[in-house]
Amino acid sequence: MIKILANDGIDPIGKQLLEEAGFFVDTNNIPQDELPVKLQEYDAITVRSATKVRKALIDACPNLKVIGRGGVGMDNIDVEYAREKGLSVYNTPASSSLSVAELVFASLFGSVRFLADSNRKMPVEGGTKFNDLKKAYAKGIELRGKTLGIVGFGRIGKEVAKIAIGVGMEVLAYDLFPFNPELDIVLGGGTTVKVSVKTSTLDEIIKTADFITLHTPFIDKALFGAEELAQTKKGVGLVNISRGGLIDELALVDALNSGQVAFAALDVFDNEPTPRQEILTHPKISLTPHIGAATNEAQERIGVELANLIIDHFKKA
Ligand SMILES: O=C(O)[C@H](O)COP(=O)(O)O
Repeated sequence: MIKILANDGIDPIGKQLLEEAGFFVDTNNIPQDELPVKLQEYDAITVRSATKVRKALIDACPNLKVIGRGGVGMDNIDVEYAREKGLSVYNTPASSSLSVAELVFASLFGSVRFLADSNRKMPVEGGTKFNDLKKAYAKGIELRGKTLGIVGFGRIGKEVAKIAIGVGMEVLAYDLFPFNPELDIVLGGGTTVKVSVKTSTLDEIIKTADFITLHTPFIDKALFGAEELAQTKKGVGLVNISRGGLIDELALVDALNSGQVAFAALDVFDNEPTPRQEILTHPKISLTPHIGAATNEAQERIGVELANLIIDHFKKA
C-alpha cells in the first residue's frame, strides 16, 4: 500500500480522496529532526511551508517518490535536487490566489484605519484614554481613487488587481515577464467585465504608488531596501504577503520611524517562525502569522488538487 505522510496536514476532503484511491494517509506531524528516520517508510510526503525537505532528508529516504507542496512557494524544498534524484515534486499554484488577495485587502483596509494598533491599545488604554485614541486614529485614508502598485503580476497579483479595480483604485502592475494587462472580473450574478491595468516599471511604482503590494518569490535580496524605501512617495503603505526578505526589515523600521513609510502590513518575515521584536512591536505594522492561504476554501482546493496530483502520479507509475 502507498503510504503518504501529510506532515503539515491536509484538508479532510483531500485526505478522503487519497484514502478512496487506496492510499494510507498519516496526518501526524513528525518533528523535523525525526523525519530522516521516520520518513523512510513512506512513499510520499506532503508539506506546507513549515516542514523543510532538504537534500539530506531526500538522501536519507530512498523510498520517497513524491514531494507534494500544498501551496505555492517551494522555497522549503530542494526541488532541483529532488528531481535530479528522480522524485516528482508538485505544488498547487492556483488554489490560494483569491485568499491571498483578500488578505491583502483585509490588511490594506485595516491599515488605513489603524485597526491593528487600535486593537493593541484599546484593551489597555480604551477605558481611560478613549478620546486620546480617537484623536490618534483620526486621520484615516480611503482606498478609492488611490494608486496601488502591484509588484509581481502572476495569479495572485491579478486577483489583487481585480479587487483593487472593484474598490475604485488605480492599478500599476509590474512583472519581470511580459503579461496581458487585461483581466476578466466575474461579478456576482455571473456577469463578466473586462478591465485593464496599467503596465508599469518597478521604478514608477516605487516613486508614484500610494500603496505597494508584493507578489514575487524571494530570489536573493530585498526588492525594497533603504534606497528604494527612500524613493517612495512619502507616506506610502506597504503590504508583504509574499515572502520574508523582500522588504529589508531594519530599513523598514527606519522608514516607518521617519514617516517615509506610513504603515506596513506583514504576513511573512525574515526569521519565521520567530520574527524580530522590532517588527512584532512596531505600532505602524499590522501583523499576521503567514496566513495568506489559510482559509477553509483555499485549503480545500489545495487538498483536492494535491490529492489528485498524487493519485495521478501513482496511477501512471
Ligand atoms: O506559498 C504559499 O502557498 C503560502 O506562503 C502559504 O504557505 P502555508 O501553506 O504555509 O500557509
